[in-house]
Amino acid sequence: MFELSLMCPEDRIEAVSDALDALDALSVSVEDADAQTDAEQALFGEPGMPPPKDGWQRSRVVALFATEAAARDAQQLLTVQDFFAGCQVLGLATVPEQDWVRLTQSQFAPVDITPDFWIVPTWHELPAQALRSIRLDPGLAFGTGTHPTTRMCLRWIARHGAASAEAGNPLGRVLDYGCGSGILAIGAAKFGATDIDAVDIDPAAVESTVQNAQANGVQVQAGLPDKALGTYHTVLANILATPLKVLAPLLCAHVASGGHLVLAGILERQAQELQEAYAPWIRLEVADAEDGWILMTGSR
Ligand SMILES: C[S@@+](CC[C@H](N)C(=O)[O-])C[C@H]1O[C@@H](n2cnc3c(N)ncnc32)[C@H](O)[C@@H]1O
Repeated sequence: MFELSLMCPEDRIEAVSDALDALDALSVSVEDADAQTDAEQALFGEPGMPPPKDGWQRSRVVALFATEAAARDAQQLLTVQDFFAGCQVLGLATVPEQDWVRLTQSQFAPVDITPDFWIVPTWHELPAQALRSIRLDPGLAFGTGTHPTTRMCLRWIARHGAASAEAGNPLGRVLDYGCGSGILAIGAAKFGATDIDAVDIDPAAVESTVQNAQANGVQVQAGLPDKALGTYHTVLANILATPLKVLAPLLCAHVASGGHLVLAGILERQAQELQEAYAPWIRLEVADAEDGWILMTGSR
């Protein structure tokens, strides 16, 4: 295969990408050309905040073609178009043949949450010490067990869940709010929970949760946020500080008397603003910390 690399200013990206599609590019990727430099600018704000910018000021556009002839034709046709003004051809190169599946898989290794609780991709053998595990492959939804926020929630589940099958169900009825891949809901099931609702505003996350729960042989009722009904002994929400503050009354209303609220997606410096937002209902404490992120928990 051959790749054609271009540099484009913000206002040309759409026209150039559409043209590359029309010229039979197999794929077109757009990356921030100023990433990791002093010129890098924030593109996305947190949910609920206005985005600081609509696009990068300069993008590197890479189009993949099946043959060298197709890549050269595309280059020639593009460079004479009006909309290409301000853009630049960076080069045309052969892409070495690779086993892409193997390459992708090699980037996801088993992750240990506790010494005997592991997240293991389906293509890996279970580590011998994994007495409990979640089988999960990277997909469209967030939550593979590698992010500190997910890991801290899973550690909390492991600490508070059933140590053995005989220990019953200390987590009680569970709500996973913002379930992504469903990893927390599945984790709760692995530690004895049997009545679990998992909700997300993203339908792709709901679908992913259904599939991942099935693959792990556990029961989880997944749906959009209106599927969360009544009170729960354990409410888990790994979202981000801004939406967590907006959701404070709703999440607290779902926590049963004597139940637990477990919040993640919060940076260390955001602890106090979260405490203030939840103070009318629940007193939050910092329960765990990893890589600048904190876990905040409270009881009713
Ligand atoms: C950081 S991911 C967490 C995924 C998973 N629970 C984990 O711990 O790895 C946050 C998820 O929350 C969802 N989300 C964001 N805002 C939400 C809201 N207001 N209501 C419900 N879900 C929301 C996103 O779609 C995303 O799937």
